[in-house]
Amino acid sequence: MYKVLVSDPISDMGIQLLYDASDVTVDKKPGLSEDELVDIIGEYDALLVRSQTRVTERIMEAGKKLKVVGRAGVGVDNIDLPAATKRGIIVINAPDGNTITTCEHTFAMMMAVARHIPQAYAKTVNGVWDRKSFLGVELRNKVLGVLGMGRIGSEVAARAKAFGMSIHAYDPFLTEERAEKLGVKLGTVNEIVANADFITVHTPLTPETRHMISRPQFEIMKKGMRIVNCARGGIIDELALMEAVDQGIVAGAAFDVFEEEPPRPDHPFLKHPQIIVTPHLGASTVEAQENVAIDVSEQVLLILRGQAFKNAVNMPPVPADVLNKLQPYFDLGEKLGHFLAQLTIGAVREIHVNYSGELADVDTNPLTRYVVRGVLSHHLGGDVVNVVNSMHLAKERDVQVVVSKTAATKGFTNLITLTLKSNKEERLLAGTLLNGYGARFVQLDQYPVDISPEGNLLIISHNDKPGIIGRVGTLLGSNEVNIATMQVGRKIVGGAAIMVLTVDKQPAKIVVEELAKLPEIITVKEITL
Ligand SMILES: NC(=O)C1=CN([C@@H]2O[C@H](COP(=O)(O)OP(=O)(O)OC[C@H]3O[C@@H](n4cnc5c(N)ncnc54)[C@H](O)[C@@H]3O)[C@@H](O)[C@H]2O)C=CC1
Ligand SMILES: O=C(O)C(=O)COP(=O)(O)O
Repeated sequence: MYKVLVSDPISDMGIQLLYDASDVTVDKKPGLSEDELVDIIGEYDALLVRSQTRVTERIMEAGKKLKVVGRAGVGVDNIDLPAATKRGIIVINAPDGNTITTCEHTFAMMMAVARHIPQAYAKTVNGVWDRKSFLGVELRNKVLGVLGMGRIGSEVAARAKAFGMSIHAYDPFLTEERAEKLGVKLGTVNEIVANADFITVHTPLTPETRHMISRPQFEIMKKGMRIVNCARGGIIDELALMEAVDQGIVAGAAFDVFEEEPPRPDHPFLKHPQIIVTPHLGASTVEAQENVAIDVSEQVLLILRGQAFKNAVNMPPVPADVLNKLQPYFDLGEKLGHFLAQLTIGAVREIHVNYSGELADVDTNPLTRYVVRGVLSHHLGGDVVNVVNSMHLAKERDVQVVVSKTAATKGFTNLITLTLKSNKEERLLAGTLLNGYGARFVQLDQYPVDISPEGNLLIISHNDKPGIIGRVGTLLGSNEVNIATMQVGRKIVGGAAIMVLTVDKQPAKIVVEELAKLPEIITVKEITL
């Protein structure tokens, strides 16, 4: 039974999937302190959060069973990603579910600041009928500067056009071509801030975006402009903004997010007549909360059950078309690694993976993570190594991972050839996906083989002499070990050879020792896949 802890307020409708799963129990405990979380996290397999819970290294260290942290929302700045990656904890988010909601909140803020709605409301409900103090401005014919043209920024730009605004935008990934397609004018940050009547930011908070709007930018702005931050506190320098408001450069500002959340009661924004604020409500709609909760719940279930999942935040993203091509190979890749690691004597120093045939043209990095996972999990344990931390763990242990590609295959449409170099020996195993027949290992060291990669296997290296096969069969049979399949590979008659047996159950240790003592047998190795 998997245990899931929900430590922030997350939509019940959205996590219904988890409540309904027969292999999952859910505990809802919002508002716990770090210490309280450290005390209880050890019993949980998954943690679901929004932006309040700070998922620190201490919490992850205490989360010995923790496999996944699910963020029901976009920003993961409250989660220590390097600490998660190091421990193989998968971090996932729900990047799409909040987009429209946050875009609409940005508009609500932009219009509220243009028309002084919160200030006018406050006076009206206090019995003051003041129609003189709140002269607003139209959005029509104004320049809107959008910094960050990702999911939310692009939706804001699309809606701003309907208001008759002209949009000037900057994003490091925005090309002239795409800008033209979106109907926005591409500019540098300084060009945009100098021309805009309204500015809205939609970037993540990174060292580069921190204070991207600060004193030098306010100094070149049009007098009387208005500015909105519904992204992350700190993208706009709060102190520099206060100065700019007081100097009359900024006529109004609308902030949903703050450098410190919640802001201290004496934060200057909270009392300023030209600044309007909301308490990080960008994502707070019924629809968005359901969407993001459904999205993370689905991913968490897949991860807990060991099934293929969409992108993790702490793993490079895999485009859907690449994922579709690679997914069928993940199991084969991992089994190649797991098989050869069991066979190889000594400490593995180098993992060499060659992809050929149709795999030569695909970005195989995600598949390499599975191969490396297969290799490392033999010594480190399947619970410790996963596709998020496999490359990290290899690097940490000075195991070199080398990938090569060749177009030609030895008659197969696809081939993965894994070579493990240890301090004692070098072993090779190649596998393919055969159309209609599934995965097969087709070469072991220098021998052609045809092995279905599953179950219990015995790998016997021996000298090719008459009578050996019979003796092996007799010894196993007399010990109640049934042979399902048998393969013998050799390069030359009478030379070194290999025997690969699939057996219905793993033979007892003593039987394996007896096998190794038979004449002409060199080594016997048991492998389980
Ligand atoms: N107020 C709230 O409740 C919510 C806030 N957010 C925040 O909104 C922000 C945007 O979210 P999405 O659009 O979903 O993210 P996104 O990842 O789709 O877009 C972010 C964009 O910022 C761009 N960017 C990065 N560095 C930049 C720079 N130096 N200058 C200009 N652009 C830069 C990226 O290239 C990317 O296109 C995030 O910070 C997210 O955490 C998201 C949802 C709700
Ligand atoms: O999704 C995001 O990045 C947000 O900022 C929303 O945060 P929340 O889930 O409302 O705490």
